[in-house]
Amino acid sequence: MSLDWVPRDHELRDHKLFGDQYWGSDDDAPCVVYTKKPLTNPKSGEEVPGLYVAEIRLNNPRQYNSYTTEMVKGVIAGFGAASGDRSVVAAVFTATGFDAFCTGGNTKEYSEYYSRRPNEYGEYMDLFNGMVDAILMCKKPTLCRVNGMRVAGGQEIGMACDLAFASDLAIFGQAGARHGSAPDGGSTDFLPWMLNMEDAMWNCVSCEMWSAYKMKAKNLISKVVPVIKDGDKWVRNPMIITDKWIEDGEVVYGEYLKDRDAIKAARAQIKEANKSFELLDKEVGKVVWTFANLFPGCVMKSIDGIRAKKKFFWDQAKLPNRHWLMANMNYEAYLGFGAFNTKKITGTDTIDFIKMRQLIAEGAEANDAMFEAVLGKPK
Ligand SMILES: CC(C)(COP(=O)(O)OP(=O)(O)OC[C@H]1O[C@@H](n2cnc3c(N)ncnc32)[C@H](O)[C@@H]1OP(=O)(O)O)[C@@H](O)C(=O)NCCC(=O)NCCSC(=O)C1=CCCCC1=O
Repeated sequence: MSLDWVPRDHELRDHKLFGDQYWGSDDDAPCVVYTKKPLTNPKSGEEVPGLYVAEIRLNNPRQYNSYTTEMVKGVIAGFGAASGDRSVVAAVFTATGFDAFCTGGNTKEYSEYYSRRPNEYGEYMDLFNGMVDAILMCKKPTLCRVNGMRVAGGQEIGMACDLAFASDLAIFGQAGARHGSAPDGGSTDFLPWMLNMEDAMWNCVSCEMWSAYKMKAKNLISKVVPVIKDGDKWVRNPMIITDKWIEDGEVVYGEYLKDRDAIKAARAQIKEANKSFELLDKEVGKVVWTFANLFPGCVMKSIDGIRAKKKFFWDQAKLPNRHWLMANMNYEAYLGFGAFNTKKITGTDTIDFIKMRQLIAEGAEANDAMFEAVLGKPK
Protein backbone atom coordinates (compact mmCIF):
# COMPACT_ATOMS: atom_id res chain seq x y z
CA MET A 1 0.00 0.00 0.00
CA SER A 2 1.31 3.46 -0.90
CA LEU A 3 1.99 6.13 1.75
CA ASP A 4 0.70 8.94 -0.52
CA TRP A 5 -2.12 9.63 1.88
CA VAL A 6 0.33 10.93 4.60
CA PRO A 7 0.41 14.77 4.32
CA ARG A 8 3.92 16.00 3.38
CA ASP A 9 5.48 19.40 2.62
CA HIS A 10 8.21 19.34 -0.05
CA GLU A 11 9.16 23.02 -0.23
CA LEU A 12 12.87 23.32 0.66
CA ARG A 13 13.51 25.38 3.80
CA ASP A 14 16.24 28.02 4.00
CA HIS A 15 18.31 27.59 7.19
CA LYS A 16 20.84 30.36 6.53
CA LEU A 17 21.36 32.81 9.35
CA PHE A 18 23.08 35.46 7.21
CA GLY A 19 23.79 36.28 3.58
CA ASP A 20 27.06 37.20 1.88
CA GLN A 21 27.52 40.62 3.56
CA TYR A 22 30.62 39.46 5.49
CA TRP A 23 32.61 38.34 2.42
CA GLY A 24 34.52 40.20 -0.22
CA SER A 25 36.53 39.53 -3.35
CA ASP A 26 40.27 39.46 -4.12
CA ASP A 27 40.36 43.23 -4.52
CA ASP A 28 38.63 43.94 -1.20
CA ALA A 29 41.48 42.92 1.18
CA PRO A 30 41.30 42.76 4.14
CA CYS A 31 38.35 40.43 3.80
CA VAL A 32 37.28 36.79 3.68
CA VAL A 33 36.54 35.30 0.26
CA TYR A 34 33.94 32.52 0.16
CA THR A 35 33.89 30.36 -2.97
CA LYS A 36 32.05 27.20 -3.96
CA LYS A 37 34.31 25.09 -6.15
CA PRO A 38 33.03 22.04 -8.05
CA LEU A 39 33.75 18.67 -6.45
CA THR A 40 36.27 16.97 -8.74
CA ASN A 41 37.26 13.33 -9.19
CA PRO A 42 41.05 13.47 -8.70
CA LYS A 43 41.69 10.50 -10.99
CA SER A 44 39.61 11.53 -14.01
CA GLY A 45 39.60 15.28 -13.39
CA GLU A 46 35.83 15.28 -14.01
CA GLU A 47 33.68 17.74 -12.10
CA VAL A 48 30.65 16.27 -10.34
CA PRO A 49 27.46 18.18 -11.20
CA GLY A 50 25.65 19.73 -8.23
CA LEU A 51 28.31 19.03 -5.58
CA TYR A 52 30.86 21.53 -4.24
CA VAL A 53 33.77 22.19 -1.92
CA ALA A 54 33.43 25.44 0.04
CA GLU A 55 36.62 27.47 0.26
CA ILE A 56 36.92 30.01 3.08
CA ARG A 57 39.94 32.17 2.27
CA LEU A 58 41.60 34.77 4.52
CA ASN A 59 42.54 37.61 2.23
CA ASN A 60 44.88 40.07 3.93
CA PRO A 61 48.28 39.18 2.44
CA ARG A 62 49.95 42.51 3.27
CA GLN A 63 49.53 41.71 6.96
CA TYR A 64 50.28 37.99 6.69
CA ASN A 65 46.57 37.17 6.46
CA SER A 66 45.97 38.23 10.04
CA TYR A 67 42.24 38.50 10.69
CA THR A 68 40.59 41.85 11.39
CA THR A 69 37.33 42.03 13.35
CA GLU A 70 35.33 42.08 10.10
CA MET A 71 37.25 39.06 8.81
CA VAL A 72 36.39 37.11 11.95
CA LYS A 73 32.73 37.66 11.04
CA GLY A 74 33.53 36.48 7.51
CA VAL A 75 35.01 33.21 8.80
CA ILE A 76 32.00 32.58 11.05
CA ALA A 77 29.69 33.26 8.10
CA GLY A 78 31.83 31.03 5.86
CA PHE A 79 31.79 27.96 8.06
CA GLY A 80 28.11 28.56 8.81
CA ALA A 81 27.34 28.69 5.09
CA ALA A 82 29.38 25.57 4.32
CA SER A 83 27.74 23.78 7.22
CA GLY A 84 24.20 24.53 6.07
CA ASP A 85 24.64 24.11 2.32
CA ARG A 86 23.27 20.71 1.18
CA SER A 87 25.48 20.73 -1.91
CA VAL A 88 28.77 21.23 -0.02
CA VAL A 89 30.85 18.11 0.68
CA ALA A 90 33.71 19.68 2.68
CA ALA A 91 35.03 23.06 3.83
CA VAL A 92 38.60 24.10 3.02
CA PHE A 93 40.14 26.88 5.14
CA THR A 94 43.05 28.66 3.45
CA ALA A 95 44.51 32.08 2.67
CA THR A 96 45.94 34.21 -0.11
CA GLY A 97 49.53 33.82 -1.35
CA PHE A 98 52.57 31.73 -0.47
CA ASP A 99 53.73 33.58 2.67
CA ALA A 100 51.12 33.06 5.30
CA PHE A 101 48.01 31.12 6.18
CA CYS A 102 47.50 33.44 9.12
CA THR A 103 49.54 35.12 11.85
CA GLY A 104 46.60 35.58 14.19
CA GLY A 105 44.79 38.67 15.36
CA ASN A 106 45.60 41.91 13.60
CA THR A 107 48.28 43.47 15.79
CA LYS A 108 47.58 46.98 14.47
CA GLU A 109 43.95 46.68 15.51
CA TYR A 110 44.96 45.06 18.82
CA SER A 111 47.45 47.79 19.62
CA GLU A 112 45.70 50.86 18.28
CA TYR A 113 42.09 50.03 19.14
CA TYR A 114 41.66 47.12 21.55
CA SER A 115 44.49 47.76 24.02
CA ARG A 116 43.23 49.76 27.00
CA ARG A 117 39.65 49.09 25.84
CA PRO A 118 39.09 45.83 27.71
CA ASN A 119 35.33 45.74 27.24
CA GLU A 120 35.74 46.20 23.49
CA TYR A 121 38.24 43.33 23.41
CA GLY A 122 35.82 41.19 25.41
CA GLU A 123 33.23 41.78 22.67
CA TYR A 124 35.85 40.92 20.06
CA MET A 125 36.76 37.72 21.92
CA ASP A 126 33.10 36.70 21.79
CA LEU A 127 33.46 36.89 17.99
CA PHE A 128 36.82 35.08 18.07
CA ASN A 129 35.34 32.28 20.19
CA GLY A 130 32.41 32.19 17.75
CA MET A 131 34.93 31.69 14.93
CA VAL A 132 36.53 28.66 16.59
CA ASP A 133 33.05 27.35 17.47
CA ALA A 134 31.91 27.82 13.84
CA ILE A 135 34.81 25.61 12.67
CA LEU A 136 34.25 22.99 15.36
CA MET A 137 30.47 23.00 14.72
CA CYS A 138 30.61 22.87 10.91
CA LYS A 139 28.58 19.88 9.71
CA LYS A 140 31.08 19.19 6.95
CA PRO A 141 34.67 17.94 7.28
CA THR A 142 37.00 20.93 7.69
CA LEU A 143 40.45 20.90 6.05
CA CYS A 144 43.14 23.48 6.73
CA ARG A 145 45.09 24.12 3.52
CA VAL A 146 48.18 25.65 5.12
CA ASN A 147 49.47 27.79 2.27
CA GLY A 148 52.13 29.49 4.44
CA MET A 149 53.05 30.31 8.02
CA ARG A 150 50.45 29.37 10.64
CA VAL A 151 51.29 31.42 13.69
CA ALA A 152 49.57 32.61 16.89
CA GLY A 153 45.76 32.79 16.44
CA GLY A 154 46.38 31.44 12.92
CA GLN A 155 47.68 28.25 14.48
CA GLU A 156 44.62 28.17 16.76
CA ILE A 157 41.99 28.45 14.03
CA GLY A 158 44.03 26.05 11.88
CA MET A 159 44.10 23.45 14.64
CA ALA A 160 40.35 23.81 15.09
CA CYS A 161 40.04 22.19 11.63
CA ASP A 162 39.79 18.39 11.33
CA LEU A 163 42.86 17.86 9.15
CA ALA A 164 45.78 19.97 7.92
CA PHE A 165 47.88 19.81 4.73
CA ALA A 166 50.81 22.17 4.42
CA SER A 167 53.12 23.87 1.99
CA ASP A 168 56.67 23.05 3.04
CA LEU A 169 57.42 26.77 3.30
CA ALA A 170 54.99 27.00 6.21
CA ILE A 171 56.20 27.44 9.76
CA PHE A 172 54.12 26.81 12.88
CA GLY A 173 54.23 28.42 16.29
CA GLN A 174 52.85 30.86 18.81
CA ALA A 175 53.66 34.52 19.44
CA GLY A 176 51.57 35.26 22.52
CA ALA A 177 54.14 35.29 25.30
CA ARG A 178 56.41 37.50 23.14
CA HIS A 179 53.70 39.97 22.14
CA GLY A 180 51.75 40.17 25.39
CA SER A 181 49.07 37.52 25.07
CA ALA A 182 48.50 33.86 25.91
CA PRO A 183 47.63 31.32 23.18
CA ASP A 184 44.19 30.91 24.75
CA GLY A 185 42.26 30.93 21.49
CA GLY A 186 42.57 27.16 21.20
CA SER A 187 46.28 26.36 21.35
CA THR A 188 46.43 25.72 25.09
CA ASP A 189 43.51 23.31 24.53
CA PHE A 190 44.46 21.60 21.26
CA LEU A 191 48.28 21.44 21.32
CA PRO A 192 48.52 18.91 24.17
CA TRP A 193 46.20 16.57 22.22
CA MET A 194 48.12 16.91 18.98
CA LEU A 195 51.75 17.03 20.16
CA ASN A 196 53.08 15.33 23.24
CA MET A 197 52.81 17.36 26.45
CA GLU A 198 56.50 18.32 26.49
CA ASP A 199 56.44 19.56 22.87
CA ALA A 200 53.08 21.27 23.38
CA MET A 201 54.47 23.11 26.39
CA TRP A 202 57.58 24.35 24.59
CA ASN A 203 55.89 25.19 21.29
CA CYS A 204 53.09 27.03 23.06
CA VAL A 205 55.26 29.14 25.33
CA SER A 206 58.69 29.60 23.71
CA CYS A 207 57.42 31.37 20.55
CA GLU A 208 59.87 29.22 18.54
CA MET A 209 58.76 28.60 14.95
CA TRP A 210 58.86 24.96 13.82
CA SER A 211 59.03 23.84 10.21
CA ALA A 212 56.20 21.98 8.45
CA TYR A 213 58.46 18.90 8.22
CA LYS A 214 59.10 18.95 11.95
CA MET A 215 55.37 19.36 12.63
CA LYS A 216 54.57 16.47 10.31
CA ALA A 217 57.13 14.31 12.14
CA LYS A 218 55.49 15.34 15.43
CA ASN A 219 52.00 14.52 14.07
CA LEU A 220 50.49 18.03 14.15
CA ILE A 221 49.60 17.87 10.46
CA SER A 222 48.69 15.16 7.92
CA LYS A 223 50.95 15.96 4.99
CA VAL A 224 53.67 18.37 3.80
CA VAL A 225 54.36 19.01 0.13
CA PRO A 226 56.88 21.16 -1.73
CA VAL A 227 55.67 24.26 -3.56
CA ILE A 228 58.90 25.37 -5.28
CA LYS A 229 59.01 24.20 -8.88
CA ASP A 230 62.18 24.26 -10.97
CA GLY A 231 61.04 23.30 -14.47
CA ASP A 232 59.32 19.93 -13.95
CA LYS A 233 61.14 19.26 -10.71
CA TRP A 234 59.72 19.89 -7.24
CA VAL A 235 62.26 21.37 -4.82
CA ARG A 236 61.89 20.97 -1.06
CA ASN A 237 62.26 23.99 1.21
CA PRO A 238 66.01 24.69 0.97
CA MET A 239 66.09 26.22 4.45
CA ILE A 240 65.12 22.95 6.15
CA ILE A 241 67.01 19.64 6.54
CA THR A 242 64.93 16.95 4.79
CA ASP A 243 67.58 14.57 3.42
CA LYS A 244 68.72 12.95 6.67
CA TRP A 245 67.23 11.93 9.98
CA ILE A 246 70.25 11.84 12.32
CA GLU A 247 73.46 13.83 12.58
CA ASP A 248 75.94 13.29 15.39
CA GLY A 249 73.35 11.34 17.35
CA GLU A 250 70.68 14.07 17.17
CA VAL A 251 67.46 14.12 15.12
CA VAL A 252 67.99 16.86 12.54
CA TYR A 253 65.12 16.10 10.12
CA GLY A 254 62.86 19.14 9.89
CA GLU A 255 65.35 21.51 11.59
CA TYR A 256 66.62 24.74 10.04
CA LEU A 257 70.08 24.78 8.46
CA LYS A 258 72.61 25.95 11.04
CA ASP A 259 74.93 27.92 8.78
CA ARG A 260 73.90 31.61 8.57
CA ASP A 261 75.15 32.09 5.00
CA ALA A 262 73.35 28.93 3.86
CA ILE A 263 70.13 30.22 5.46
CA LYS A 264 70.57 33.57 3.73
CA ALA A 265 71.11 31.88 0.37
CA ALA A 266 68.11 29.60 0.92
CA ARG A 267 65.91 32.57 1.79
CA ALA A 268 66.95 34.33 -1.41
CA GLN A 269 66.30 31.14 -3.42
CA ILE A 270 62.77 30.89 -1.95
CA LYS A 271 62.05 34.52 -2.75
CA GLU A 272 63.04 34.16 -6.39
CA ALA A 273 61.63 30.67 -6.99
CA ASN A 274 58.70 29.73 -9.15
CA LYS A 275 55.99 28.37 -6.84
CA SER A 276 52.84 26.33 -7.31
CA PHE A 277 50.15 24.85 -5.09
CA GLU A 278 49.55 21.96 -7.50
CA LEU A 279 50.69 19.24 -5.03
CA LEU A 280 48.92 20.85 -2.10
CA ASP A 281 45.65 21.05 -4.01
CA LYS A 282 46.06 17.44 -5.16
CA GLU A 283 46.38 16.28 -1.53
CA VAL A 284 43.38 18.30 -0.41
CA GLY A 285 41.40 17.09 -3.45
CA LYS A 286 42.18 13.43 -2.70
CA VAL A 287 41.00 13.72 0.88
CA VAL A 288 37.80 15.54 -0.09
CA TRP A 289 37.11 12.83 -2.69
CA THR A 290 37.59 10.13 -0.02
CA PHE A 291 35.00 11.85 2.17
CA ALA A 292 32.65 12.31 -0.80
CA ASN A 293 32.67 8.55 -1.34
CA LEU A 294 31.58 7.69 2.20
CA PHE A 295 28.18 7.98 3.93
CA PRO A 296 27.74 11.66 4.82
CA GLY A 297 25.98 10.98 8.13
CA CYS A 298 28.49 8.36 9.26
CA VAL A 299 31.39 10.66 8.29
CA MET A 300 30.04 13.53 10.36
CA LYS A 301 29.17 11.35 13.35
CA SER A 302 32.71 9.97 13.33
CA ILE A 303 34.26 13.44 12.96
CA ASP A 304 32.12 14.90 15.73
CA GLY A 305 33.16 12.00 17.98
CA ILE A 306 36.80 13.03 17.57
CA ARG A 307 36.02 16.75 17.72
CA ALA A 308 34.30 16.21 21.07
CA LYS A 309 37.71 15.54 22.61
CA LYS A 310 39.10 18.79 21.21
CA LYS A 311 35.99 20.64 22.37
CA PHE A 312 36.23 19.18 25.86
CA PHE A 313 38.98 21.57 26.99
CA TRP A 314 38.07 24.37 24.57
CA ASP A 315 34.51 24.59 25.92
CA GLN A 316 35.64 24.54 29.52
CA ALA A 317 38.24 27.27 29.10
CA LYS A 318 36.91 29.62 26.41
CA LEU A 319 34.90 31.90 28.70
CA PRO A 320 37.40 32.27 31.56
CA ASN A 321 40.06 32.81 28.88
CA ARG A 322 37.93 35.52 27.28
CA HIS A 323 37.74 37.36 30.60
CA TRP A 324 41.49 37.11 31.25
CA LEU A 325 42.36 38.20 27.70
CA MET A 326 40.05 41.19 28.09
CA ALA A 327 41.67 42.30 31.36
CA ASN A 328 45.15 41.67 29.98
CA MET A 329 44.52 44.26 27.24
CA ASN A 330 45.25 46.88 29.95
CA TYR A 331 48.66 45.48 30.81
CA GLU A 332 50.97 43.05 28.99
CA ALA A 333 48.98 43.14 25.74
CA TYR A 334 49.13 46.94 25.70
CA LEU A 335 52.91 46.67 25.94
CA GLY A 336 53.49 43.66 23.67
CA PHE A 337 51.21 44.58 20.79
CA GLY A 338 52.28 48.20 21.18
CA ALA A 339 55.95 47.21 20.81
CA PHE A 340 55.26 45.07 17.71
CA ASN A 341 53.06 47.72 16.14
CA THR A 342 55.62 50.49 16.63
CA LYS A 343 58.69 48.53 15.48
CA LYS A 344 59.26 50.89 12.56
CA ILE A 345 59.19 53.87 14.95
CA THR A 346 61.45 52.40 17.65
CA GLY A 347 63.54 49.81 15.78
CA THR A 348 62.53 47.04 18.19
CA ASP A 349 59.51 44.73 18.05
CA THR A 350 59.43 43.70 21.71
CA ILE A 351 59.58 45.39 25.08
CA ASP A 352 62.67 45.23 27.31
CA PHE A 353 61.68 42.04 29.17
CA ILE A 354 64.56 42.17 31.65
CA LYS A 355 63.78 45.77 32.58
CA MET A 356 60.15 44.81 33.17
CA ARG A 357 61.18 41.94 35.46
CA GLN A 358 63.54 44.27 37.35
CA LEU A 359 60.70 46.75 37.90
CA ILE A 360 58.41 43.95 39.07
CA ALA A 361 61.16 42.76 41.41
CA GLU A 362 61.16 46.26 42.93
CA GLY A 363 57.38 46.09 43.35
CA ALA A 364 56.85 48.90 40.83
CA GLU A 365 53.30 49.95 39.93
CA ALA A 366 52.04 48.97 36.47
CA ASN A 367 51.54 52.57 35.38
CA ASP A 368 52.59 54.77 32.47
CA ALA A 369 56.05 55.27 34.01
CA MET A 370 56.63 51.52 33.91
CA PHE A 371 55.26 51.29 30.38
CA GLU A 372 57.53 54.09 29.22
CA ALA A 373 60.56 52.41 30.85
CA VAL A 374 60.08 49.09 29.04
CA LEU A 375 58.83 50.20 25.60
CA GLY A 376 61.32 51.21 22.91
CA LYS A 377 61.81 54.91 22.19
CA PRO A 378 61.12 56.68 18.89
CA LYS A 379 64.39 56.65 16.90
C1 LIG B 1 56.93 35.91 13.41
C2 LIG B 1 56.06 36.61 12.37
C3 LIG B 1 54.77 35.85 12.19
C4 LIG B 1 56.81 36.64 11.01
O1 LIG B 1 57.96 37.45 11.11
P1 LIG B 1 58.65 38.02 9.77
O2 LIG B 1 58.72 36.98 8.74
O3 LIG B 1 59.92 38.69 10.24
O4 LIG B 1 57.63 39.12 9.20
P2 LIG B 1 57.27 40.58 9.72
O5 LIG B 1 58.20 41.57 9.13
O6 LIG B 1 57.14 40.59 11.20
O7 LIG B 1 55.81 40.75 9.12
C5 LIG B 1 55.59 41.14 7.76
C6 LIG B 1 54.53 42.20 7.71
O8 LIG B 1 53.28 41.65 8.16
C7 LIG B 1 52.82 42.38 9.29
N1 LIG B 1 52.16 41.45 10.21
C8 LIG B 1 52.60 40.22 10.55
N2 LIG B 1 51.75 39.65 11.40
C9 LIG B 1 50.74 40.54 11.60
C10 LIG B 1 49.56 40.52 12.38
N3 LIG B 1 49.24 39.47 13.13
N4 LIG B 1 48.77 41.61 12.32
C11 LIG B 1 49.07 42.69 11.57
N5 LIG B 1 50.19 42.76 10.80
C12 LIG B 1 51.00 41.68 10.84
C13 LIG B 1 54.08 42.97 9.93
O9 LIG B 1 53.78 44.07 10.73
C14 LIG B 1 54.86 43.33 8.69
O10 LIG B 1 54.31 44.52 8.15
P3 LIG B 1 55.28 45.67 7.56
O11 LIG B 1 54.36 46.80 7.27
O12 LIG B 1 56.27 45.95 8.64
O13 LIG B 1 55.90 45.05 6.35
C15 LIG B 1 55.77 38.05 12.82
O14 LIG B 1 55.18 38.75 11.75
C16 LIG B 1 54.87 38.13 14.00
O15 LIG B 1 55.27 37.84 15.10
N6 LIG B 1 53.63 38.58 13.75
C17 LIG B 1 52.66 38.89 14.80
C18 LIG B 1 52.09 37.67 15.41
C19 LIG B 1 51.13 38.03 16.52
O16 LIG B 1 51.51 38.58 17.55
N7 LIG B 1 49.84 37.78 16.32
C20 LIG B 1 48.79 38.07 17.25
C21 LIG B 1 48.90 37.14 18.43
S1 LIG B 1 47.58 37.18 19.59
C22 LIG B 1 46.35 36.24 18.82
O17 LIG B 1 46.42 35.93 17.70
C23 LIG B 1 45.20 35.87 19.67
C24 LIG B 1 44.22 35.10 19.18
C25 LIG B 1 43.03 34.80 19.97
C26 LIG B 1 43.23 34.79 21.41
C27 LIG B 1 43.96 35.94 21.84
C28 LIG B 1 45.11 36.29 20.98
O18 LIG B 1 45.95 36.98 21.48
